[in-house]
Amino acid sequence: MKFETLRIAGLRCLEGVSLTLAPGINVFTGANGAGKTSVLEAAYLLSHGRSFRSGSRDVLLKRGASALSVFAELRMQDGRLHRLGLGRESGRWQARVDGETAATLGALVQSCAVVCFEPGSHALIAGPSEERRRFLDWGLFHVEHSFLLAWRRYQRALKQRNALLRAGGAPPDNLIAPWEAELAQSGEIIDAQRKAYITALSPHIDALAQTTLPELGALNLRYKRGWDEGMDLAEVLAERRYRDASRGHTTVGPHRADFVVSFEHAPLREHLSRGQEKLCALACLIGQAAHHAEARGEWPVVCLDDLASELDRTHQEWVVAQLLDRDIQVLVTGTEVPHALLSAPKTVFHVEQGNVAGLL
Ligand SMILES: Nc1ncnc2c1ncn2[C@@H]1O[C@H](COP(=O)(O)OP(=O)(O)OP(=O)(O)O)[C@@H](O)[C@H]1O
Repeated sequence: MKFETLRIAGLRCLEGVSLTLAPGINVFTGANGAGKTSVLEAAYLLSHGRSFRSGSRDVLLKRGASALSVFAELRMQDGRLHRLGLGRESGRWQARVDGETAATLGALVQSCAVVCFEPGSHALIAGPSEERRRFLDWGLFHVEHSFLLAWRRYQRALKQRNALLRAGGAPPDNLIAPWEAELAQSGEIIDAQRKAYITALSPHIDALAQTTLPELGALNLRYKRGWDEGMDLAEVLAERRYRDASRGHTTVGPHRADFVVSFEHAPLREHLSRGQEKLCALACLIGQAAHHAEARGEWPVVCLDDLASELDRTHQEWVVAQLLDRDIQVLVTGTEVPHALLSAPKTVFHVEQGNVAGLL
């Protein structure tokens, strides 16, 4: 899939930007604080419903502005053109897909796949488990459509069980048991789908890690499902009920899942340098994009924020080589065109104080 056009208004310093993007490599150059990353955030927002930088979606709203909007025309591999929009007006966020208001953000996010490597990406390896669950679930959401239903059922039941646990005293069996049954049923589906996803994803990540981090030896992705292996979630929930009541929340289940990336010669995450964490995160992100391409028949759009300051030249060249010969749209930012892209065919935009202009 490829963005043909992108229109952005009221997002950070971008007031009224209208871009026609090239199907291959698009480079956004400009001084610090010019608005380059904000262009990538706009594309990412359509695909994830949030920014890749921390904070709530609302921080994207330009200071003093009352509305924000991002519109895109996205060309799919089979020739279909999707018109996508997400905006905030009068304090409400609303998504549009092909001229219709979308009932949920899910409909928008499902139509658009963007993966982004950015200065905070090492958190995928070294950050909290929430980052890794989000990574897994976003990928699964795009390749396994029944996942969203199970995930929603699980979130609803979790909220209800937690409310009963917080109500004080022992939760009455007739009230909590039905929610535990729902949690167990939807949780087992989520777990099975995540397990299968990791199994399918691993070879893609491993192949990339072998070429970019060969010194670390074989990669191992170990999935931790959030409760004891070999036990039914229903049993564990019932057994933990009173302990969970004293804590006021549910302490087991897929909402506590995680995965651990380790290497033959670096069995602990703490053995990786910051640069190796970044490269490992990059292998995960490009691996996820490659798996998406295998499962869906088309590559997601790939964003590389501040490429030149994140990776040394050898690894910049490595990532460019991974992307160049494939039918992938890439959006890259940098204070100048990264060295690895100097001789590559590309379209360059200059960003200055929130304005974006194409360079000849
Ligand atoms: N909510 C906001 N409203 C208005 N301006 C904002 C808001 N949030 C951030 N900014 C400003 O928007 C500008 C764009 O930041 P952005 O991160 O996109 O720049 P950049 O070109 O990627 O910079 P760098 O090279 O330093 O990473 C910055 O000057 C920042 O101060």
